[in-house]
Amino acid sequence: MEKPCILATTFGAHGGIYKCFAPVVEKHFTIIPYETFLLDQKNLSEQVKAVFVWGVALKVDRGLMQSLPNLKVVVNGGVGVNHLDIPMINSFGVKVCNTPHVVDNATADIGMGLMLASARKIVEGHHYTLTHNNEDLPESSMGMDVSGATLGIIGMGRIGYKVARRAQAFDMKILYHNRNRRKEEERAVGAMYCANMEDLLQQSDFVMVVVNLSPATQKLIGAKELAMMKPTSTLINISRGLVVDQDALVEALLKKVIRAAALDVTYPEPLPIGHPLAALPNVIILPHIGTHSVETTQLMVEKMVTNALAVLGGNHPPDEVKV
Ligand SMILES: O=C(O)C(=O)CO
Repeated sequence: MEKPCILATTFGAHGGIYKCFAPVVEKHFTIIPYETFLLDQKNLSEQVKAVFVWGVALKVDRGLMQSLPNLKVVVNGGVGVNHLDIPMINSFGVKVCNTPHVVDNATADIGMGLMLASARKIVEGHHYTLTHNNEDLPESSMGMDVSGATLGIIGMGRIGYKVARRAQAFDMKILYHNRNRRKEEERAVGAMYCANMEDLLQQSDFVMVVVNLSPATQKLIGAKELAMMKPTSTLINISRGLVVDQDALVEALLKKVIRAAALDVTYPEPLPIGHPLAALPNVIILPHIGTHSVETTQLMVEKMVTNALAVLGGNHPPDEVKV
């Protein structure tokens, strides 16, 4: 039987991923890369049954939806679907799926990695080793302890909880803020609920942002919130760039309102070379690599395939996203 066609971006903004994971997809589908589609849209559009989205290179807008008459499902690689207009896609009778659960550990690991790297000045240490000329380590290379410090987690969903479990092993005092109190998780990791985010911001040595991006969380952390944090504290963002007001963050870091920031996410991504954030000595910036490991990417691609196959087979997909 002929395999159904999917339209796909090059997987990840990080080249190479596409090639190594294509066989997982090609067991079941014929891949039409987006670049190929653009060259021969007229002949290819009727063949597309599913769209695989990875990053933002392939924009699923109304125009694309109108050009794919046989499309049944859009599957997002990753859990955050803020870049997809789900009601618009659904209005074409097309389902939207994502890849929850399998991203949780890798994303929590990046959060911990950023916290440790910022606290213990790991990036500076590496740079010193490569360039030292036998000079002494500067006093500014001294870090601060993570063990025993207070971590405030904003957003106690699946990833926030995984962060909390890791922080527990570091003997951290854990505070969290979430729309709803999560008593079971709280007990499991010995965390304290802050109904008021202000309390968390005022008490934490490290504030880690793990919320979904939505109209309610856009610029959740702005100048006012940064001013509530301790001058010795560090902001870590592993959610979406837009959850933090980046201009306010630059200002706060310049004026030492907070000690440092460590970001897996920014806007735009990747951050343009020479952006004011990148010029600051007290920032670590990654190019949104929360899920960017071989094992996790493999699991995500498998989940994308499972969801697409379910929809095309007329079954309920395990990870449909509904609004
Ligand atoms: O799964 C996602 O959406 C992520 O961005 C993880 O970093």
